[in-house]
Amino acid sequence: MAGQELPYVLIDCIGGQRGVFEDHVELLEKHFHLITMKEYLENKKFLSEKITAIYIWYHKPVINEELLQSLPNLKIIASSGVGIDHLDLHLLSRYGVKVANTPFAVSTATADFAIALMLASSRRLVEGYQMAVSPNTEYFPANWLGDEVSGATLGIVGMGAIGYKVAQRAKAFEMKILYHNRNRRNKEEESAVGAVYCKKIDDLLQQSDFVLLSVTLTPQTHKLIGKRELELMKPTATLINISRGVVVDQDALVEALQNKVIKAAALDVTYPEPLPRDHPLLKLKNVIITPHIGSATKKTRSVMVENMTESIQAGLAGLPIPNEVLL
Ligand SMILES: O=C(O)[C@H](O)CO
Repeated sequence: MAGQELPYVLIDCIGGQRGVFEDHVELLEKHFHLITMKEYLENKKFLSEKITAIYIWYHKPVINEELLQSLPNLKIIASSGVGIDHLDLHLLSRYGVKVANTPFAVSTATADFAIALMLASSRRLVEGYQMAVSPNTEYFPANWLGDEVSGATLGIVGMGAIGYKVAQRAKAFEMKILYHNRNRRNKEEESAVGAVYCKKIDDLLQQSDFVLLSVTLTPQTHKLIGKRELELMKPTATLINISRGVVVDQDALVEALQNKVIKAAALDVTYPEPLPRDHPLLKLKNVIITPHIGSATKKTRSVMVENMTESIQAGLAGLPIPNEVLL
């Protein structure tokens, strides 16, 4: 690259929680001129022709038609993580812009996190911690019990890379595994984890002690779990969501949890994120909520940045793009 100008890459912000992590800037700056949205807007005349790629850490910046029209040489968008529900692929394809994500980077950490949520909820980890640190020693009830994960039935809705890794982990807990997916996995994959396919999601909901949502958000999965589906679940069951908040009808979920239609929920995703501080979900004892951190490990985040860098470089060089998202 000696003597060659580095490609100009638009990012949301540096150091911001959802922009570029400070830790990643050094690596990125070896390959790209990073231009923040603020810098772009301040110097649009010069930069609009220069910018050839956009780097989206998490779900920002918002890519709309106005932005696309102002970037005539934009070739590729690299988006962190696996979900691409924040991007309009049809619009981008009309502008000839390619998209890449990082699905393989996130699956291990996110599957680990699903198991963490399941265990934390079933063994009442958060309540237990609150008891342990409470100044009130009478707050240590002797008959305080959780539920056992080992031997229980886990229903996985969405058996993609993450769902399958959850199944591998659940097998080690001697769980019975059911799954529902658009496409059935092959027999070898099923038997490797002892997973039983449920063609109808209703069968899975009726039989599972833990229902894990690990689907991609699409028009078909939007509010996939509503009042009817919650009522199909066992009153002793727990709903775990690591997908997207809107896969669940949140009002129906609140009602189901308040009325003990299901036992509990463990949610890494909600809508909006974060929830307003007075949201009823934040007041329920049978709910654990985490701030969308399924893939948030140092190792995974570094691999994501490497993947995104490679995709941008390939896209700009006209080479096959690793992890390209196809329409
Ligand atoms: O889609 C993903 O990988 C995570 O949810 C982060 O957006």
